[in-house]
Amino acid sequence: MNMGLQDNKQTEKNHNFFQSLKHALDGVKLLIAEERNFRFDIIISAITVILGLVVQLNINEWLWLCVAFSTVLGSEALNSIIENVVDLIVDHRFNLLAKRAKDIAAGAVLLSAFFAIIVGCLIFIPKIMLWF
Ligand SMILES: Nc1ncnc2c1ncn2[C@@H]1O[C@H](COP(=O)(O)OP(=O)(O)OP(=O)(O)O)[C@@H](O)[C@H]1O
Repeated sequence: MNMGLQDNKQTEKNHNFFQSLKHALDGVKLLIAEERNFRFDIIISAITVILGLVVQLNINEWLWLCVAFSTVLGSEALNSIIENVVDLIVDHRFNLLAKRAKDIAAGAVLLSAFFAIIVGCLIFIPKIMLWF
């Protein structure tokens, strides 16, 4: 049973919270290391946070930004999951269902990015207008 832990090829359930946490952090590291769009989203989120500090957002505005960040980052993560699972199943052979699944996953990311841009515009444009 413990063999999986010793040779780092675990396939059985996690045994405790810290083991689950380690694997979850491995997942975040993979997203940052291998997903260019995920890194881009994190950079945009960081710039937005700095801008939010500059214009002194209120609690409601921060909450909306948090919803936007988590929607985009969450859909990017789901997109990566779908890409990996599809590649696992079709092994890089062309397949119309694989194309549909990947295109729909990418479409979900696009829609969430559109939502985040709307939220950002509604929050920041009125504040930036005040400077002029
Ligand atoms: N096995 C496949 N069969 C058919 N079409 C595929 C397959 N794999 C990829 N595609 C097509 O190529 C596109 C890009 O593939 P994939 O999502 O794997 O690349 P990516 O560069 O990692 O995408 P992203 O920019 O979302 O990270 C898909 O949206 C789909 O249209």
